[in-house]
Amino acid sequence: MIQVQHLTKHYEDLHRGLFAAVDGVSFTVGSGEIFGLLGPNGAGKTTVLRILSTVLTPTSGIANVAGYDVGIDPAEVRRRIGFVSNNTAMYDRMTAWEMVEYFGRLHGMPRDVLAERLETLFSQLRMNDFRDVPGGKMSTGMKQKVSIARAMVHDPPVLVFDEATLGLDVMVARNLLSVIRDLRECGKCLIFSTHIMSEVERLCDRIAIMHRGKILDSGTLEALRQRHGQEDFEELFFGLLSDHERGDCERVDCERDNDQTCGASA
Ligand SMILES: Nc1ncnc2c1ncn2[C@@H]1O[C@H](COP(=O)(O)OP(=O)(O)OP(=O)(O)O)[C@@H](O)[C@H]1O
Repeated sequence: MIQVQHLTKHYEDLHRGLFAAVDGVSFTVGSGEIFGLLGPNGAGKTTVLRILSTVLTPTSGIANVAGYDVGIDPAEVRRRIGFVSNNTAMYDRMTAWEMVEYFGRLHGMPRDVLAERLETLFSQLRMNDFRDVPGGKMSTGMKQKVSIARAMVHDPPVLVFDEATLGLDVMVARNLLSVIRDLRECGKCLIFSTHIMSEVERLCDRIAIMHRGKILDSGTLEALRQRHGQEDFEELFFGLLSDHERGDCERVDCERDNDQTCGASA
């Protein structure tokens, strides 16, 4: 359902010059699967997810969603993907129902199909008790449900959750994880990005650990534990990150030595 091969995205900023925010990333995600992207701030998770949802174009590599390449058929990709972030910005005067309906119209859904879809979604996400509450009067949990509903209104086979539990209290976060599990049961293809280890441990079928634009390792939790001979996932995660950082430092030292050697011989 999702295929990503050698995906790279370069940015340029004042401090770092040209750098790879995403550096040769490859993974696949199937239907009925929750794939976790786990990494610290700045690892490159959001950049990968924005490329998948066609908001950003990659510098190189391939990203394919439900059979469509993000660069060649972005409109087809957008029809098949929903994006949920922690940004729950709402229109204060629109009710929950009106907001989700509005997004359905943006997707060009016919009126009768949309009305039926809204009924299904509001029941599935247990939103009927606040369908007439305006954005300005919603709790954070209500807003998060509206965000999920508007990402799902066109019934996409692929759903992306980018740090979606950030800022939610434990009850709301727990409820969101259970909604995601239900979506897996419906056969959806799901990517869940987070920096919270316990969330991927509890939720994800496979996990990719990202750091400084690269996937350091990926697999089921069990496979990762066996490969690294480490039962404690937190230890495993930090071990991988520090090995990678050490490797980076050694590479920089080596390049500096080479430069000096070259300079001396010139
Ligand atoms: N438009 C941009 N221009 C320059 N650098 C950027 C831009 N957007 C992101 N970056 C940098 O790219 C790197 C990856 O950022 P990204 O947002 O993808 O990471 P992330 O894993 O999602 O982290 P976070 O959880 O903090 O959002 C970071 O170093 C970030 O500062």
